[in-house]
Amino acid sequence: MAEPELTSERAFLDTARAALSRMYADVVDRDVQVIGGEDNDERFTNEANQRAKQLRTHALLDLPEVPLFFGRLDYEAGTIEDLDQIYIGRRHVHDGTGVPLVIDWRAPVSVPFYRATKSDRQRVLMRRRYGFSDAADLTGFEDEPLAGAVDDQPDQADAFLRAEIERPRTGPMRDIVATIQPEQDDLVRAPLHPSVCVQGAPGTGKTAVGLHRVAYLLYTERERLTRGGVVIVGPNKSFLSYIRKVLPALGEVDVRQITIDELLTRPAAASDDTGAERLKGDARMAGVLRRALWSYVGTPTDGVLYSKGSRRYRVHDYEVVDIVTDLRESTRYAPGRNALAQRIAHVVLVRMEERAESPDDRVQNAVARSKPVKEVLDSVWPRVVPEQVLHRLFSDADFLAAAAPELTDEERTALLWTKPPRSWKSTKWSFADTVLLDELEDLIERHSGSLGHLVLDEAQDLSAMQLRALGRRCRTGSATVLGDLAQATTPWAAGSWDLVLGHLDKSDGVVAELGRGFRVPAQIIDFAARLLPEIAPTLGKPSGVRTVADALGIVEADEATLAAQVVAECRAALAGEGSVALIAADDQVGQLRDAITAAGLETALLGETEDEVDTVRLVCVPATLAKGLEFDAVIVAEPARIVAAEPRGLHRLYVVLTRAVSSLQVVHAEPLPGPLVGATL
Ligand SMILES: Nc1ncnc2c1ncn2[C@@H]1O[C@H](COP(=O)(O)OP(=O)(O)OP(=O)(O)O)[C@@H](O)[C@H]1O
Repeated sequence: MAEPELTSERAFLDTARAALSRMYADVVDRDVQVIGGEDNDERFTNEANQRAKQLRTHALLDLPEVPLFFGRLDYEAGTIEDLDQIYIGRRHVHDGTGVPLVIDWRAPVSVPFYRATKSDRQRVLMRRRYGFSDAADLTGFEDEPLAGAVDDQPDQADAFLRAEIERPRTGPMRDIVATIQPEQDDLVRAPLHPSVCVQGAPGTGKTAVGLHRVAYLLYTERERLTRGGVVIVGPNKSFLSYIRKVLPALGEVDVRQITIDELLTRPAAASDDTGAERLKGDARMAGVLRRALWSYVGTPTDGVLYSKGSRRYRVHDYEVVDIVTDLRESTRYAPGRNALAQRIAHVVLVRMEERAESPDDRVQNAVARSKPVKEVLDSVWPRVVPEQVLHRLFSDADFLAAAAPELTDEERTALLWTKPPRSWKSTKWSFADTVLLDELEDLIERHSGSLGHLVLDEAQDLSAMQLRALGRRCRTGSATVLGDLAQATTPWAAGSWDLVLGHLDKSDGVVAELGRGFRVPAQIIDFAARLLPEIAPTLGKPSGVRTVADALGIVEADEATLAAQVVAECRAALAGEGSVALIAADDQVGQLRDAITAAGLETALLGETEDEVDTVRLVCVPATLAKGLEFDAVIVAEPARIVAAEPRGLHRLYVVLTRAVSSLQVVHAEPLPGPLVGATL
């Protein structure tokens, strides 16, 4: 690579940096227009302007460890006005006079960076990719000529991709914006509607695609999305902590990343056994709750007698019956109650008119709020809160039986509390209960507002009732659903993407599949895939894009030497570069952590504190927290124990075995689970 050219590229990087700081300073210095006045509208506008400025400043902050550009396209002359060459980066940088220095990767002119090939070069003459040090210093570049007789050149894109994947990991997940692959790019740039659902084997880039898709949609549909908001739902806090820096690195700082229980409004304070939890997540519960709620509406036996002065107006019992029959289940519960009051009042009004009176709307409202009408409402259509209904459902066997004819006797028994809490006010609800309460709340009063876009990661694990709760939070928005059916570890998992989309109320969603595994070396994928015929027989075997020498090792120990062997493997892994994880069954990981610490190695237990992954090279990971994470080197202890720990233990093992980027060592004293026996390394 020509030294003068590298020098001039570095100089250009400095110029772009200086321009970005100028853009930043301009926004900081610019006064936010303040509208006078103190009413709500004015206050809202002033706050919104202030917030917009804050977000813009935040987005323009030069992150020292994130290079400002990563590629360059040299176009045929005349392809783009005034520019034959564009630098592509994470955000747009201009020189202050309107001349772009760095073009946002999401802009249409950047697309050929990801899509142009030698046979379809899209007017691109040459693609340049830059290499950077960890401190974001430009260390080199590689050119990929697309024009002319270039067919015999080695595929530089693959070499670059491989180098990028194998760059040792320190801290949280990085963006992949420099090396998004064409099949991923299709999904990243798919339009906002319809919703997209991505099935993909471990390490095919689903999470990466979801995050880049959010950044892309915020670029193309910013106004629409910011109005409703964008939320990413992940499986747990450790996972969210792991992905938290990707979007800010792409300049997007206003996206909520939360777990589903944080999205629902009620906190959980109790737990269920697995049987009850599975049942409470079942789609049939939607019908049970609907019937339970509507059973509060009774059949009127009395009419209404409304008096005004000396006059009396009667609404007959059969008239009230007709109104209730008409309203029942044709509207939500609370508006139905209001409508009943109004319809009774309307009959009273008609009676008044029959007597040549001329009442107006105010009279109708007064009648609707009057005592006799209220008495009928309270007896026929009482006010209820979700907690009251659910408390009765789980403590009153007859009430449950009437509401749940589709459940078996055993299922109903599993739902009933053995010791019902005294009242709904003092009940401690489980997480699955809070999802049911959410459903009831929506049956009573429609959930208002809609997110602009919702991303569900590890969506294969969500129950039907959870999916319904999520779906009603983005009724008019769209969703990106990411997951792998083979990694479904919850007993209540829906089991098919069509069902998942149906429960979300996004049946028009398009299901796509990613098949190339980037994270995991081929030998490790092949090893883990031995589990697939048992855990997901309908899924094809994933392919690994890389092989890595000595990527997989199986170490036999005995009970007495297991911990020492694990320590030895951890020590060996630490001698290499990057992040290391020991993954073991939840009830064994603490004891192995103690052995590692006693041997003088620094480590942290994932889940114990928030930011362990950032600060310590060797992390001890309980098997149930491994989902979605990755490490350069992984040591898995005692697979049989991971399998035995839960009903879907083999699925869990599949997750655990597919976390390594470069090396996986399996240490065991108990026999390996059946499908893994006899694997050749
Ligand atoms: N195009 C790419 N360029 C560079 N790295 C990539 C690319 N695609 C994926 N990767 C890397 O592969 C790894 C796996 O990606 P990701 O976590 O998104 O996969 P996943 O499909 O969500 O996996 P899992 O099912 O295990 O959660 C990450 O390190 C990611 O950065």
